[in-house]
Amino acid sequence: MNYTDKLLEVRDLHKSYAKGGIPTKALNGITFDVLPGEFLGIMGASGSGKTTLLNCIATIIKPTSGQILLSGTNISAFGSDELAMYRGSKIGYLFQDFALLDNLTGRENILLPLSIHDADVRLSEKKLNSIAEFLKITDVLSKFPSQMSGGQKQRVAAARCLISDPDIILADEPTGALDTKAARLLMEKLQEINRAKNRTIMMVTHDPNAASFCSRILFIQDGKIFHELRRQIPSETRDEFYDRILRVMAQMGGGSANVL
Ligand SMILES: Nc1ncnc2c1ncn2[C@@H]1O[C@H](COP(=O)(O)OP(=O)(O)OP(=O)(O)O)[C@@H](O)[C@H]1O
Repeated sequence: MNYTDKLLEVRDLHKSYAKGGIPTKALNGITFDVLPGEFLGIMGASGSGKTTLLNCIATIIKPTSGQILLSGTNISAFGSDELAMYRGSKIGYLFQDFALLDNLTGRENILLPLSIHDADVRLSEKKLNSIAEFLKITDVLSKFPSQMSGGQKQRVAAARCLISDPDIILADEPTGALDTKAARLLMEKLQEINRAKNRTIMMVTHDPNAASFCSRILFIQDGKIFHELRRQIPSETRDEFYDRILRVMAQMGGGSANVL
C-alpha cells in the first residue's frame, strides 16, 4: 500500500445513470481530499448527487469514471474479497432509516459486524459496553428496534459503526428521521466521536444545524463542487458557522434553509 497522509482522495469522479434510455449525470467531475480526523459535511439541493457520491465511496455503486483512493489504495480496482474486507472493516455506514435488523436486539445488532468476523467474545462485550455507555444506550441493549425511540435506534446504529473501528464513517442524512432533541444529541455524539475518538466522518445532510457540527462542508450542485466552507476552530462558534452555511445555501437558490 502506498503511504499517503490523505485518508481519502476522490479524483474526477463521474457517475451517469441510464434512466429510461436517457442518461442522468449524477456526478460530473468531483475532486476532493479528506484528511484523517476531519468531519466533512456534504450539502446540496435534492438530486445534486450527494447520495451517489457517498455510495460510490461506500462501493455500493460503481462510478462511471474517476478514482477513489483510501489511504492511497484505489478501491475501484478491488476484487470481491477485498471489497468485502473494505466494507466490513474500513468503513462504517450510518443510514437515515437506521437499517437495524428488527428481529435482533440492540446488543445483537451492534455485535453483528464482529460476529461475522469471528471476533473474541469477551473483548467484543467489553468494547460494546464502553461504546454503549458513551452513546447512552446501555438501557436499550436488550430491546428490539421496535421498542426503541428514533434517537436510540440511530445511536445503536452508530455503535454498530464504531464497533469495528472503521477508518471512515459515512453518514447519509443521519438526523433526517429524528426530532430536534434526538438530532442534537446524535450530532453532539458524532462530534465527540470525531474529536475525542479521532474518527473521520463524512456526512450528507440537508440540515444546516447538523452541518454546523462539521469542520468543513462541500456544497454540491449539479454533480460538481459549488463551494467549500471551513470552520475556523476554535475561534469561530457553531452559531457563526451556521450563519455562514445559511448564506451559502441562500446563494445556491431560494434563500430558505428548506430549499437544500
Ligand atoms: N438508481 C438510479 N437510477 C437512475 N437515476 C438515479 C438513480 N439514483 C439517483 N439517480 C439520479 O441521479 C441524480 C442524483 O441523485 P442523488 O440521489 O445522488 O441526489 P441527492 O443529492 O442525494 O438527492 P436527495 O437530497 O434528494 O437525496 C438525481 O437526478 C437522481 O434522479
